[in-house]
Amino acid sequence: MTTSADGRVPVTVLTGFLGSGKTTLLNRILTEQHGLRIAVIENEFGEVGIDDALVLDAEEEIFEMNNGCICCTVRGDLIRILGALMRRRDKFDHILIETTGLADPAPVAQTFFMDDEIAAQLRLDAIVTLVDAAHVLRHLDEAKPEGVENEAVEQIAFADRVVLNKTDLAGQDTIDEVISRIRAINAPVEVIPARHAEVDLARIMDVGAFDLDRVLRDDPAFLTDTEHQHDATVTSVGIELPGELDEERLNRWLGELLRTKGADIFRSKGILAIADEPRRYVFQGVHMLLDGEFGRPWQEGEARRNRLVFIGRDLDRDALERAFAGCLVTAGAAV
Ligand SMILES: Nc1nc2c(ncn2[C@@H]2O[C@H](COP(=O)(O)OP(=O)(O)OP(=O)(O)O)[C@@H](O)[C@H]2O)c(=O)[nH]1
Repeated sequence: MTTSADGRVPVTVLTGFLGSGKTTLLNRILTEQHGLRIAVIENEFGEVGIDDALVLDAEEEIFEMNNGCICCTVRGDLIRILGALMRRRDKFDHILIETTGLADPAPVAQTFFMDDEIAAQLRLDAIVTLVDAAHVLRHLDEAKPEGVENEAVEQIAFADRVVLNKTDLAGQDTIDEVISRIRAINAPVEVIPARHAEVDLARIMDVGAFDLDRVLRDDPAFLTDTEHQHDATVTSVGIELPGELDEERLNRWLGELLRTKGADIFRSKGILAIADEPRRYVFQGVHMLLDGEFGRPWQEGEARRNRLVFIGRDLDRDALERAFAGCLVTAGAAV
């Protein structure tokens, strides 16, 4: 059923583990010529917001939800933003919600059935789960404390479409193993292999794929069970510092850090000011893989502040802060 058929606005929930490619897909959707006006709601895990700066400039309206996970503490915010959007529903055709990489999509999905006003105007079209072909197995296999759910499993279990991303980083054997693990969790789900989240949008948007009956068959408590527990051992360390960085020292430190601690550092990202460089340096890490490139120039009057965030297990905040400050040309110098 499409928007025109029942008059409700379709909502796509984009989920997937940390670093699986959600923002990459979001940018693709926002830049592709599809004629849809899309409102985006973004939720980010981490003490320092970075994602807003990684989403390409687009005409779409972007609402950010920080300071908590969409599936728990900020669910009230989600309802409030959706309420505000509904009052201006002539302004857009589709709503896209990007959850944090540690979100359980179930409570987000529940929102569209438990609130009458929302249910009358919005239609949950599909939960689209990005899966990182190169890293997902380690997260599926992670042992969790009693009562704590495995987010990577939940995200696949609730998926109406799986985008099996980063197939360029995994061999065929691994890809086959990942597909069979996905099937074991969610047998009927359509799996779409991709590189850099390059997918035919017609396969993931306005597909009418979310099926409440199927969900209730698999999870009869879906609409009533609102309790869930996060894995509290996964935390984030955000660092914000003014000053200019020595590029070589920075690269050496980040390379060494991820090589030695990359098993526990699930995700890292930052926007940094390199000495004598007019452009912002954007780095992205997923476990041991590190990618960095110069982005747009710092704007006139914009403070050259370094912002970076690490998300993972057993993070040593003091050591990270100290080592990062050690990469500044003049440690902590104000601009
Ligand atoms: N090699 C490779 N890299 C990819 C692919 N897709 C995304 N990436 C890179 O993986 C990193 C993480 O991608 P994002 O799109 O930011 O992932 P995310 O799921 O939004 O990350 P969080 O929101 O932090 O959980 C970035 O450096 C991307 O450029 C892919 O198919 N292949």
